[in-house]
Amino acid sequence: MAPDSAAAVAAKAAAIVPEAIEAAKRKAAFAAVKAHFTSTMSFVGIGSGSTIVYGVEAIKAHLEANPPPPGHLNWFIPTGWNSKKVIEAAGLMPLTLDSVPANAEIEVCFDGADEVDEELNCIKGGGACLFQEKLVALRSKKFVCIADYRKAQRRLLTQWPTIPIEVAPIAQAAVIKELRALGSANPVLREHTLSKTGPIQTDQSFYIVDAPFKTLLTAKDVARGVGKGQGEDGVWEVNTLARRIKDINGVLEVGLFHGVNGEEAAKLGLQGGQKPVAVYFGLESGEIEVQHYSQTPK
Ligand SMILES: O=C[C@H](O)[C@H](O)[C@H](O)COP(=O)(O)O
Repeated sequence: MAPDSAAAVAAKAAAIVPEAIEAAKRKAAFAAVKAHFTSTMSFVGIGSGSTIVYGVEAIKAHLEANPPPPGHLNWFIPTGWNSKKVIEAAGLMPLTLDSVPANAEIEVCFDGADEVDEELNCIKGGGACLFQEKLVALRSKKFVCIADYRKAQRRLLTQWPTIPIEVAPIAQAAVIKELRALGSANPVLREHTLSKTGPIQTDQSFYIVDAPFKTLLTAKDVARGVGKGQGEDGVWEVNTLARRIKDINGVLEVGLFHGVNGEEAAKLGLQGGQKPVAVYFGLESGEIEVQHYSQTPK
């Protein structure tokens, strides 16, 4: 057989990539669920997006292989419409966040991310879900993130271009003006591909503004003296920028998951943590890399 032309090889490689990415996500999801889910859990949070679909598949497989004790119910807390549909399609039982008893704990929540830095700060909201994801993460003992190799970067806004921000429709123009003042070159109101159908609406009927910034510094970068991260020349540290954006009138939530994770929050007596306790990255090689990061003072 004649060897493939360079163009054919390139075309084949391009065709393989999506499958490799899906395989990486699925493998990472099964590893994350194996390490952090048990059939005796009562309340489990489920995020949104394409990766969490594999997380739900892994949970379903785990429950079939290890049925819960007789009479025990596993409830799954969705983070939006898409997430609820994925739970239902798997034959699992959804329970809205406001129906979780006040004295009960969400033992774990699984979710994806658009980009993750070396301190496990995450950008989320690429699929327009972030407000409910953050509510569930903050209400959970731990958030376990599942991602593929493209998402792992030393700093946020390396490959992923913008920070998704959920805003009140009536305030979007004012929020965009404030974001420019913080140094975002061109914040954009996210619209449907068919722009005549208007802005995308979230599960809260809010809008999403995508704000580009220069690559964000981590807290460690600031400690190392890489920069101050206070917005000089448009360069921000993750936590500082997240707080500044959240403070803008009309902002419901920022797609930066930062600060401490659930386990650190418990040690510090805080109400909850936004960051994952671990991120399971599916690699191109087929292997899994698990990243942990702790900044709890010892
Ligand atoms: O808005 C969507 C959520 O934050 C997702 O978790 C995030 O965008 C990652 O999505 P995916 O798993 O499709 O890459």
